Amino acid sequence: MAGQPGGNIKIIPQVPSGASPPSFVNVLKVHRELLVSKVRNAQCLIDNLIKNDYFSTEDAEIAAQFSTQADKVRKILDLVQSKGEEVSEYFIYVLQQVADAYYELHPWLDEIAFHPSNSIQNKPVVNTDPVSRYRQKLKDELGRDTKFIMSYAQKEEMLLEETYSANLMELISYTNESLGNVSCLEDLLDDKIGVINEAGETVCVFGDAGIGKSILLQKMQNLWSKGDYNVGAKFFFRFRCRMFSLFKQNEAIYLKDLLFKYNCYPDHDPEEVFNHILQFPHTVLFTFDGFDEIHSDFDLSSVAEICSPNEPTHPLALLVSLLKGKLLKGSRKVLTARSGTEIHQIIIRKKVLLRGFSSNNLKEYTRMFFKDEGYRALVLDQLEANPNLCSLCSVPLFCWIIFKCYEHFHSMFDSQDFPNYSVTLTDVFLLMTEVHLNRTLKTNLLKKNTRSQVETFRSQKEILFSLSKIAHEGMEKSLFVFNQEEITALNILEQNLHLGFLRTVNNYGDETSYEFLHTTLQSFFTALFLVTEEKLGTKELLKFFNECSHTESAPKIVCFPIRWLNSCPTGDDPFRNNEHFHFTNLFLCGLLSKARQKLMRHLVSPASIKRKRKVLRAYIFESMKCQLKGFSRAKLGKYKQIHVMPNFVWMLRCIHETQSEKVGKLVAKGMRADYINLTYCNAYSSDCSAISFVMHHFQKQLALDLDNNNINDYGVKELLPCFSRLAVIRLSVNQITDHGVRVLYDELSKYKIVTYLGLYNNQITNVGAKYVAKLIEECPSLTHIKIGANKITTEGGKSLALAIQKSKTIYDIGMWGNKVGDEGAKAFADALRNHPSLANVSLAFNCITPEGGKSIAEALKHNSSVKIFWLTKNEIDDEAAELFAEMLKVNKKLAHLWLIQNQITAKGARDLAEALQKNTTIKEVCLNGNPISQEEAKAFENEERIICF
Ligand SMILES: Nc1ncnc2c1ncn2[C@@H]1O[C@H](COP(=O)(O)OP(=O)(O)OP(=O)(O)O)[C@@H](O)[C@H]1O
Repeated sequence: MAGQPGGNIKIIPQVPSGASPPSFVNVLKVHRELLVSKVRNAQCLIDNLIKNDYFSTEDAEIAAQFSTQADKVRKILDLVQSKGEEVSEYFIYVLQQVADAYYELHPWLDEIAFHPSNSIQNKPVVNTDPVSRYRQKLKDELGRDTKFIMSYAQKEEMLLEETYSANLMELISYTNESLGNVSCLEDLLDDKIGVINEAGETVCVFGDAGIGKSILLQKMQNLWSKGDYNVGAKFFFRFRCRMFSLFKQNEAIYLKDLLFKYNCYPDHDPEEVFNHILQFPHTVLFTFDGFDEIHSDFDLSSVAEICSPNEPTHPLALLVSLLKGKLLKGSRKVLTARSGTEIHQIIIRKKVLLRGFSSNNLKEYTRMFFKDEGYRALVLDQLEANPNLCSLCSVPLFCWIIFKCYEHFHSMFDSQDFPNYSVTLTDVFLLMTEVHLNRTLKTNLLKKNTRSQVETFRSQKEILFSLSKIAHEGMEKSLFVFNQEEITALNILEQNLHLGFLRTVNNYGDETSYEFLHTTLQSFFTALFLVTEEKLGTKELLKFFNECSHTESAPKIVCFPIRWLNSCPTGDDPFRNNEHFHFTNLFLCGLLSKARQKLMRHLVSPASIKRKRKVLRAYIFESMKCQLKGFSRAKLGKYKQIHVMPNFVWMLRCIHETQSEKVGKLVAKGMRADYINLTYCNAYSSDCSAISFVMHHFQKQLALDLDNNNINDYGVKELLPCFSRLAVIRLSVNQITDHGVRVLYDELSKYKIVTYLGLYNNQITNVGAKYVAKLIEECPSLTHIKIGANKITTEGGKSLALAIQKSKTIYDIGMWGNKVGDEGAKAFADALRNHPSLANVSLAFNCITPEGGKSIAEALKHNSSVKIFWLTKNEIDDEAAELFAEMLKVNKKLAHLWLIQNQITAKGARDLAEALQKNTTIKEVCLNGNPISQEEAKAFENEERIICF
């Protein structure tokens, strides 16, 4: 049995030092039968014995004359033993050195603890075993061929080792229920995990286009070539399934030729190698990539089920026989196919679903792709900022395309040659389309593809047209799955269904249905249809804008001059998700942008593009005007506020996609407001680029309210073009960290016009608090700061308090929900004393005990600026309340004192109530939520300004 060669052998006792050396003649004698059964190649032994003059030609002839391998070995053993110790030692040495040929004897050599003497070690050993030489050749070839990933349609190469990242793999049942995850590549072939059919021999890996099926096989091959794929495979044959379709109907080949001619040819004794493979099929591993790519008229049922390796037959029949285990039974097979490909259940041993990159895999891939740490962090930020791109990144192919775009973008940006250049979503999708189109080209393996994007699109425009037609048809009916009937009605060619843009869906009865790989891809192709359909009218071009304007929760705007655009489609569902329409519009703007004209001209006439661009621009202006009229407006101090709705963000995204400064400028002007309220608009960081694209056109000071969105530090950076105008910047309830605050400090301190900074409920620590403190010191205009509900403790609190102490202008500081504690409270107390401007202070919910409370009360005695003080949700007790009472007797400014949810009892309340008799300015002292009963509260009923309930 392989793996147990030393089964019943007696262990040779180790020779104690000083004792006589072991007898190798004896070793050979004792283990004679084991050696006879395990030595599979006698010739290599004979070759080496002759080479070292241990055997004469005559000896060799005597040994070689026996017909069976076992008898040859017996004779060699007889001869070797008869020649004494040195020859016997050398014999064992050859078994050890030609490890590949005698691999079944490794455990035995370990057991006898064989250590050759120095003199034997100096003797030469050559490997003349054809099987092990073939194995080495297979390894060398696989190693060489799998070193690089050929990407971007053969345009460039990347080292596999520096690119491959793990991919999510899930074991599934016949009916696609999860059976757990695959944690490493060895698990794929581990019989202990996920076997759903013991009789089946093939591990089937399914996944969508670009999910990484081929790369997964490449990784397995590469690991094996380096001896790092430990599944007991001695031979590894890899095939691309598409090659099997290339043979003519009447062609027939031998299994031996399939293995050798179409994979790797043995340099020595092919017969012996092939016989070895036939004899030990379980040592053979096959990978067959892309079962879905087999397109053939070949009728498999017409072929007799062949089981003999010595009969020539059609290669497809060979493939099927191998997969079924009719040929080389017991060999291991891994087959990949696009999701939805039908594979006969009887051949399946395991089903594995490739799911693409998890967020951790994506991080790993990012690490591989972007070696520079700063650069990498930036990309991860950008992805986080843009959920649409991030969701695409779970498909490794898309991820690679998006990263290529970033790379391109950064190289542009760094060079400063194109300061206005940015990558739009349309750019990414165009690149994605180009890659898919190129992947279908028949390219010479050694020739790199040098086609330009224009060339690729032009030469395959018919494919693009048919895909865009089906996408558009579906979009019009909000249909995302297409059945065979619809496909036939649109004359879509069979081959165009398999380019990777569409995938099969099987849950619609027996017939195969199709859907786009990602709904955004359908939106993209719909937009491509709108652009490339020569005679498309205005109504059709703008149809999906109209669809979107109906579901906005804002009051319906019925002011666009084109009547049909305002008509409500029948059955309008206010809860319908219309993202796919929004994306269609976005791509329409992108494809009709100036930058894309050069490419589009090859798909549609310039006159048609010109007309559509004009229509689109006119629509954007009109729609913008229309939307802006519908938004609520208010006067807010000196500002004219406009409160926009989430749809407006989509409009901004579309405008950004046009990359037209002219459009941006006109929209900015059309807003007729200088306080733009975008709260609760579900804006992501990537939208900050779109916001900036319009807002930087404002000439005067601007207030921007982005509270309650999904903006992180990257989004803050994207606002860079607007900072010179921003007087009010509200970013509360977002995901900003100290890095974002650093950007705010750097920018706002340059212009010194900021008056209001809202950062409530973000992720800011003491580090960020220090930047805000610096900002207070350097910008006298900054009067309002909201930085509550962050992660600021004593240290940050102290920095802020010190800056406030120095400021002569600060008016409002909100710190609710930090943890400055008593030390922080004391620092604030120092700042309060004789402060000239501070009017509103919140230190609510800040872990302040009576000690900190007392310092504040004491300081307020010497303050004549503060009007409202919040100390809600702290631990203020009666002792501190007594000091607040003392303070109230002398303070003449404070109007509202909030002591809600503290530890003040009736006693403290009484002290406060008494003090109010000497205070006419205070309007309320709020004590709700303190341990005061209704009964006790009656005692202060006459003092209305004490509020207990
Ligand atoms: N595990 C991975 N690590 C890094 N990059 C990957 C990985 N998997 C795939 N890629 C990237 O995605 C591209 C496409 O992968 P691959 O060709 O393996 O997809 P596929 O599933 O075989 O697609 P198709 O069904 O269209 O043949 C690769 O060229 C590579 O750039």
